[in-house]
Amino acid sequence: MKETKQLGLFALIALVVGSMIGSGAFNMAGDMALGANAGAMLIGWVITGIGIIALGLVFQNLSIKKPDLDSGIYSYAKEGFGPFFGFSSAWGYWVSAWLGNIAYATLVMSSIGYFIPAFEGGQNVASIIGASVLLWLVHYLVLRGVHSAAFINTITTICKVIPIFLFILITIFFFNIDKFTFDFWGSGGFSWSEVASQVKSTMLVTLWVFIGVEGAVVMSGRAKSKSDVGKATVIGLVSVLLIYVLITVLSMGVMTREELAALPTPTMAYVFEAVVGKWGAVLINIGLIISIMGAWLSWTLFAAELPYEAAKDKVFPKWLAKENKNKAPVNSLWLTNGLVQVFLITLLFTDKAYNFMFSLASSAILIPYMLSAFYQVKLIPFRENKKQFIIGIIASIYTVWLVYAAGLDYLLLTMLLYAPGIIIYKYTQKDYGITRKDAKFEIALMGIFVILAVIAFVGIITGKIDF
Ligand SMILES: NC(=[NH2+])NCCC[C@H](N)C(=O)O
Repeated sequence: MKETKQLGLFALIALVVGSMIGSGAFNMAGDMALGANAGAMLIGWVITGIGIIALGLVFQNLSIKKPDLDSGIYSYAKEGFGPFFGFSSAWGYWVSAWLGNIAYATLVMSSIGYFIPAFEGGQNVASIIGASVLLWLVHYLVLRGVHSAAFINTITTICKVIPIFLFILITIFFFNIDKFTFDFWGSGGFSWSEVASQVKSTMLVTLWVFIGVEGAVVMSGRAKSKSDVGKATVIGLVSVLLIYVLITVLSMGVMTREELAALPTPTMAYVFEAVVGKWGAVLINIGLIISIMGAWLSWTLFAAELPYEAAKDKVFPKWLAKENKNKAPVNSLWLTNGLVQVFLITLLFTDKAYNFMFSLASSAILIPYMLSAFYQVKLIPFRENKKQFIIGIIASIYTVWLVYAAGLDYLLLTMLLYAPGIIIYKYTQKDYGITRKDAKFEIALMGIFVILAVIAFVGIITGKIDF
């Protein structure tokens, strides 16, 4: 899927912006309002802004420094920390990619539910059937060899950006500062512990909306001029950040936190409806449906591509390297979408399915992100390049903080997703006749994965972890 066309600065920025905005932007205000008042939300954005820009620069720097490691970000973990980390990073990225698609499924059905009441809420039997139809439609397209063509990206980028811009431009005039500052730190006033826990609650939301940054900056390598690469990354990330901050701040100036948190999904549609009337919700829902279908297609491609590339790289079992006559990674695609289909059923049992699924997708991607940041620190000593070293450190701190902020439940659930990977890891080694013995620390790490997964399992059964 490598394209060679050279791009100018504006096209690059559009590419960076387009590859991050998917579903998150449309429901973010409600998702943040679930746990945070305006003050904590702003602090959350400052932390995210610094962390994500650092992380984006890490990905960019690594893609320039290590152009041969182009099979996905797991290759940084593999190169830097050995095969088990490499495998786990690939596994986690893949799991995150398809879990995210389940989040897409429920949100898109909820949006369609605005027009067709049978799907209302996106979490009933009708929605699961509807989502399954969409799933296998995307599957079919990819099997036929469709891949994210430039023109699909252009159309979806335009269709998602226009409603968002209109929302911002119009809602500004209805922004009520008193509403925004009402209970700014929470109903009990300011307290460190309260604000800290509110800030933490926003971290998986703000991470989710930036997922895709790893691919976006790599694509900016297609710049016409070298100096545009860095510029496009920073301008693209700052523009997306600005758009996100505006969406959430403006929403909190139109409705109180309680009102926002209680809105159906997608929040933005209902906020805009409150501002301009019915057409607002219609516009936003249509924008969302197009945006998500585009993102769903792209992430299906990523999710299927990764095991396929990893198999060619001897990181995943051979079976996954199979292509069909259209050069689509068939086995990998069937496996991935098969799992999505199975997990779609959980939408019936979870309370806030969209929120739960994207939070899980965000925490699953933390390991590949974290290992990439660590790799940069390992690769570039302070005396060699102060700037890149410091960027690596900031990105590392951000990802470690995210694990902490996500909280114990998500750590445990994530381990429940990672632990089964160990079996595949072992199987892969046999598959290729790799005789290397795992190092002591790798075995210890596997032990920790398994123990935490067991705790998670018990937690779910006994209802201590609920979702
Ligand atoms: N299917 C996925 N894993 N998607 C991850 C990308 C999420 C993207 N930033 C969004 O807001 O929608």
